[in-house]
Amino acid sequence: MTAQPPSLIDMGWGDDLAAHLSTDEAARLHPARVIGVNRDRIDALGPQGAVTLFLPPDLPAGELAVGDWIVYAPETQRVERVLPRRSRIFRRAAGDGTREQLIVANVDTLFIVSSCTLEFNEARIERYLVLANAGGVPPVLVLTKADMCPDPRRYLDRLAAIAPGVPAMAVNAKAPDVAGRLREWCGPGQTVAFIGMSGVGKSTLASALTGLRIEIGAVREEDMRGRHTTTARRMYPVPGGGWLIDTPGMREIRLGGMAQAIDATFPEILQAARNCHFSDCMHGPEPGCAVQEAVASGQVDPARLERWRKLREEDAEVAKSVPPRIRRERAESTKRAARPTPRRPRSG
Ligand SMILES: Nc1nc2c(ncn2[C@@H]2O[C@H](COP(=O)(O)OP(=O)(O)OP(=O)(O)O)[C@@H](O)[C@H]2O)c(=O)[nH]1
Ligand SMILES: [Zn+2]
Repeated sequence: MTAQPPSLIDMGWGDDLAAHLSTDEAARLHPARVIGVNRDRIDALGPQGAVTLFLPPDLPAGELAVGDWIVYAPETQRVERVLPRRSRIFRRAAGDGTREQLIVANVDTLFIVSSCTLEFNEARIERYLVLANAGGVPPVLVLTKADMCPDPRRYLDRLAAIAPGVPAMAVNAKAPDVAGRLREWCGPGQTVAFIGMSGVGKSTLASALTGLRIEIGAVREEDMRGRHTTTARRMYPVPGGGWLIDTPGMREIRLGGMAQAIDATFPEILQAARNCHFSDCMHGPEPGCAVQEAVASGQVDPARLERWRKLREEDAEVAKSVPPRIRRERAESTKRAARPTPRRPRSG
């Protein structure tokens, strides 16, 4: 960790967070950011330095994520509450599809990593884009192993076809300039995270960015019964400003209750669907389907439509049982995701 405790601004604090505190809370409590979550306590960092804090009985550790902002009472070293999240990455819990499993909180940029190799897969990248949209985190697409591919431009074109307007770059993750290219999104107070398949180069990128040896997704812990669980996520400082949050290795990403985020990931389908005869058209054999017309006239890629439908069907299985309150919250964060963020044009 940094020798000098970081300021609140260094950690990403802003007026939006300060506005959540009552006068009493502002006078009595210290804000800090969660940098590690354990079973019954958390590690947090703020202007008071690194602290280990206890959780109140009504706040289980599972409701917190690395990146969260909390306020704590200095005399008891106990968390009083979690401040509302600006953004988050979550998925459906395995086994209980209605439960939301929080992965990281308050992330400003999600680097979606894939490679210029056979691993490259549009459907998978779209799934990650849905997670970013659902949680209100602007994505950046990073293609690694450009050095192993005769024509990385081809892959960038495929990305542009599925995610126009999303910043994308092809890199050699082992090249000395790679940190400089990512650092643009890691200004002071900015938080980034990586997501992608095993072996695509997330750890290589994270290590380059932080100057530390980081194995993204690889941290495994033994719990009290001797079982291995992937729990330990950490937040690491990026030299020159910014923070990186380690994400767990995610073999399976279950969607659910993310219909709006899925639609936002397929804007051309959403656009064409405005003219469908039925408002709940699934763009199959229904009469008066404007999306099918758009496919026929070459404006919508039939493969994209097929992948959209698969995601919506998978999502609907779970969405049926999601309580209305959670559905409303999710719709809110999707709206936030749609807010334009200043980005520079894509580069190769
Ligand atoms: N040539 C080349 N090799 C790369 C590149 N990115 C990653 N690698 C290599 O690919 C292998 C996997 O990279 P990692 O950084 O461990 O990938 P990861 O995504 O963290 O994968 P897990 O640790 O399995 O989750 C390593 O041997 C890297 O050196 C790249 O851009 N070019
Ligand atoms: Zn339709």
